[in-house]
Amino acid sequence: MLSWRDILDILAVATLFYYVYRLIAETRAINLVRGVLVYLLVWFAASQLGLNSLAWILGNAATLGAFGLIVVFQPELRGALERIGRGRFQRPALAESTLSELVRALERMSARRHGALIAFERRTPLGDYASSGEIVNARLSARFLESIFAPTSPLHDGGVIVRGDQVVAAGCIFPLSDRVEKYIGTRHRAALGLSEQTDALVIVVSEERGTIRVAERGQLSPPLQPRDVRERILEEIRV
Ligand SMILES: Nc1ncnc2c1ncn2[C@@H]1O[C@H](COP(=O)(O)OP(=O)(O)OP(=O)(O)O)[C@@H](O)[C@H]1O
Repeated sequence: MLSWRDILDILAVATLFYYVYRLIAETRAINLVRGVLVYLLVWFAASQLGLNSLAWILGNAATLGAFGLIVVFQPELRGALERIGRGRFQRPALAESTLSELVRALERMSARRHGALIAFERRTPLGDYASSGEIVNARLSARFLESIFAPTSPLHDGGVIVRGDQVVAAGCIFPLSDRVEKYIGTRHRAALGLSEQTDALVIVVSEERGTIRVAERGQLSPPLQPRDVRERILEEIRV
């Protein structure tokens, strides 16, 4: 007979699996999970069929492999733990007027081909990344963003971090993604990297092409018009 404890236990385990699946579903680790499941299946089949040598090799390799995977997938594990710790706390909202200033800056920087990298903090605090640059804590305006990313500005290298209506820091170093698509350079890779490790929404203006793209949850959008970026921010960040 199933007692209420068994039912609670089953529900807890099912919920745990569901959340673990959701944590990894949007990362490259999902392919790994599929691989591990096939591995476990073969191992199980080998031991059931009495294929002792194969079962022995798979059993021992699994212990070594587990350590290897922790090392290789350290960024995903870190991202997952950060997502667990994020809680429900919402960051300050972005005012409509700030959004208009951002769109104006994007239009001008894209037309002039001034490279830019702008990260919007959401639930994952970006304080660690902010401290890799200069803390500025100034209200976001088109002219301010344009002057940061002007090629002669001492702060134009690196990314800017925005929290609510404030530019918190400039000249920040973001983690580089190790994705190796040919068309992406380091600025785009830094945008992707930050979006893989945190829930930040990151805008990149390409210096070479003047294109504007958005990186979010490890995905880089195709080139967008400034008004599309506006829509995207309206959808994704509370305004
Ligand atoms: N880790 C990093 N964090 C933040 N910014 C970075 C990082 N690495 C490089 N950058 C920025 O990217 C700039 C170099 O961009 P690069 O031309 O290599 O990339 P790209 O993706 O091809 O961009 P673009 O299309 O603008 O040329 C650097 O000058 C610097 O401002």
